[in-house]
Amino acid sequence: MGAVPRVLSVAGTDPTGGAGIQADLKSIAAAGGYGMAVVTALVAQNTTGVRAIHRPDTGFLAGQLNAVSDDVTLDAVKIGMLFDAGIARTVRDWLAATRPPHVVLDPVLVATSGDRLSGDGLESALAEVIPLTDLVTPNVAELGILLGEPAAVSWPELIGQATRLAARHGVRVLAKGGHLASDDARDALAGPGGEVRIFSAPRVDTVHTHGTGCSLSASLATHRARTDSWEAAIPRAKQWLSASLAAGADLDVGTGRGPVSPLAVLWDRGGVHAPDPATVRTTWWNGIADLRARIHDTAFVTGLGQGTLDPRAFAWFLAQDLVYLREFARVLSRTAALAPTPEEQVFWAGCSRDALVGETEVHTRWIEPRHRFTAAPAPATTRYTDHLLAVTTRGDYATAVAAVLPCLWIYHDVGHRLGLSTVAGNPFADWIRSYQDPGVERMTEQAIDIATTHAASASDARRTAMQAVFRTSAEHELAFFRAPTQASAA
Ligand SMILES: Nc1ncnc2c1ncn2[C@@H]1O[C@H](COP(=O)(O)OP(=O)(O)OP(=O)(O)O)[C@@H](O)[C@H]1O
Ligand SMILES: Cc1ncc(CO)c(N)n1
Repeated sequence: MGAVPRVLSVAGTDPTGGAGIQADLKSIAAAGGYGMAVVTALVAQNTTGVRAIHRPDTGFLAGQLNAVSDDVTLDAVKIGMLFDAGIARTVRDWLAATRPPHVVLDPVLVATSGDRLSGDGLESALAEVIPLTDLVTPNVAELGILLGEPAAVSWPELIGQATRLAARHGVRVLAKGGHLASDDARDALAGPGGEVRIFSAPRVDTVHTHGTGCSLSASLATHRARTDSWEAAIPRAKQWLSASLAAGADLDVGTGRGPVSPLAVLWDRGGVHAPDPATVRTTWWNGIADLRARIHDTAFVTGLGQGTLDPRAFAWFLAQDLVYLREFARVLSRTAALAPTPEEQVFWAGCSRDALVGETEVHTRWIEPRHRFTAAPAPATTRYTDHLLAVTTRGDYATAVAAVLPCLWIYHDVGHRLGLSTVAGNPFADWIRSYQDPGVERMTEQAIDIATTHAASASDARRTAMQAVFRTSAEHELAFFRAPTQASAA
């Protein structure tokens, strides 16, 4: 087998795309396989029920099956709706002649809506197909029908029935417990020798379960081709199914029991639904609008703009800022060390150098050399630098970049806004100008670009984590801007 398993679905259709071959092709793709499909019957159905079934003649069905197997080497086959004895026997004969490596049979008899999907003599004909398969996946009702017994109402009964069917035909039976009461989504795998294993996955509270059985069996066939046992394939398929069921809530397909969302797990990993960097930029910046407004309203920032700030508060701030910048430079060096490309590495290394050399030029005009870097850090300073150091210590570049961004971005924004309103003769003008410097602007833009580009290609979970860390740093910025007027007043 190559890297991509070639998986054939032999099943009926669902024109609304939630069950049958339409669901199978998506599920095979989601599991990393190349999907193919042979249609056994055309079903006029939707999320509310089955209206009509058209059964093509079995000669044509055999023609479809052979067209595939004469040309393509199959790695796994999933069999779904067989409708009646004629179709079931045609598929049986084809299985006997071609003997594909891994065959899953989902013995479809009724749809999720409760409508029958079987015609004449299917139950007995299925007994001739089952021995040619490796795994049969009946739900509670189907298992009872296949054995000619009442449907199980408890787990011990279901396991007993699965074990009997497995022994009767010499196959594995995965009895699906979706319709039995339990807190989890539990299925029982019974082997022909009497061995039983229970598989559990998170149960999703939803009515949108149209096609779960189809999706599970198609996923199982694909994972079986990619792993070396059913025991390895089942947990993968079930985890994926639970996530796809949960994501089904985002779909708005039909008025009845809606479909699962088979590709949602892939979309979440950063695919077609991922935002572009410009959207991330707006989202993150708007997400701290409240904090930015509070920063601009601090006594410190308004005092700077009006030139009325107590110079002692400003000197106190600069002393804390130097202490901060020294730690910030360390944090930027660590960020540089984590960078995936030489360009980004050199960028952060440059930022680190500037934090100590460039920015402190202004500070040195206000603070005597012997007092530079010697202030005892205030609580707000320590809390901010501890946060940044902790994030970079985790060794994750994306969150490190998100954490350092507010310092650059908010300072640049504060400088820019103050620059617009500063009156002539403002004693803090050189400080304000230093943050309007085109070099600072370029550096800020590049940092935003790096962070938002990484965020745009990250998974949803990572992007959310990046934004959370970005906001936490912005909260520390607010505390840092508040501290000088609080501390010097004390
Ligand atoms: N609410 C749920 N949350 C998570 N998994 C579920 C849920 N309901 C069913 N499952 C799982 O989905 C698979 C299909 O189970 P179910 O017993 O519903 O089969 P089915 O009746 O053949 O499905 P269909 O609804 O397509 O007819 C099983 O692995 C089952 O454990
Ligand atoms: C074609 C087809 N196969 C299986 C099911 C079971 O959900 C369905 N509704 N339609």
